[in-house]
Amino acid sequence: MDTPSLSHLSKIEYDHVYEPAEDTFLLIDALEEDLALLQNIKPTVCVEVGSGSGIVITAVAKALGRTSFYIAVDINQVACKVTQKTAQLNGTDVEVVAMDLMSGFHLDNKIDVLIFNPPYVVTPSEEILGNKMYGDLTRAWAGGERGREVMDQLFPKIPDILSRCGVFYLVVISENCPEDIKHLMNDLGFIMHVVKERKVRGEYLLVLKFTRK
Ligand SMILES: C[S@@+](CC[C@H](N)C(=O)[O-])C[C@H]1O[C@@H](n2cnc3c(N)ncnc32)[C@H](O)[C@@H]1O
Repeated sequence: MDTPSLSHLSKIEYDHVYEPAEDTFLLIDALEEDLALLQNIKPTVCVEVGSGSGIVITAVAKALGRTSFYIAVDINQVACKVTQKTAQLNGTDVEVVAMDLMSGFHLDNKIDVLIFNPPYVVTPSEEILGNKMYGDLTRAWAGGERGREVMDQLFPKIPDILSRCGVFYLVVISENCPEDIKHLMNDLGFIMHVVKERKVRGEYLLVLKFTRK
């Protein structure tokens, strides 16, 4: 999977948007490893929640081509603009929506590929809404208690938005308690697979994949 170019980003945009890091690249590696599976699904709708710079959804759109409809969602308005630019300048079509998780969508069982690299860092709960020093950028990493407060809001919605053969990719760290997520998602009707894991500078990152039982 080609990593899209971000050379168009200005310093100001970089200051307001999550700069791709090890978690981003591990997620792209995981999606690349699963490319044959994704092609096999023949996805009609692919959605990335929390697209940031747009590098992930653009890489997916480049790899899977124009047979699918691509949607990126982010709560940060600058991230939405940057995602749009990244997609366009890399020759892909991505519909970008500024919104809180999947709150404004009525995509009942329509999403074939759902991707989320969430804010997963353990922080005080109030930081999940941003802080004075970094503003909206805080929302890129602040995950509140156990780093789970944002992703936990999405989990109960997965059964209603993912299609029958749909797959959900999620980045987590060990502090997010992946075994607990496994049980929670199992109760919602999903099996968890670990696609990639890597220790990076004191963080243990995992890319999880969920499919229906
Ligand atoms: C860790 S960054 C990931 C960015 C990009 N996907 C990547 O892998 O480089 C998390 C992203 O989620 C966005 N985000 C945080 N809370 C959100 C929410 N409630 N709804 C939508 N996006 C959210 C942040 O603005 C940020 O862009």
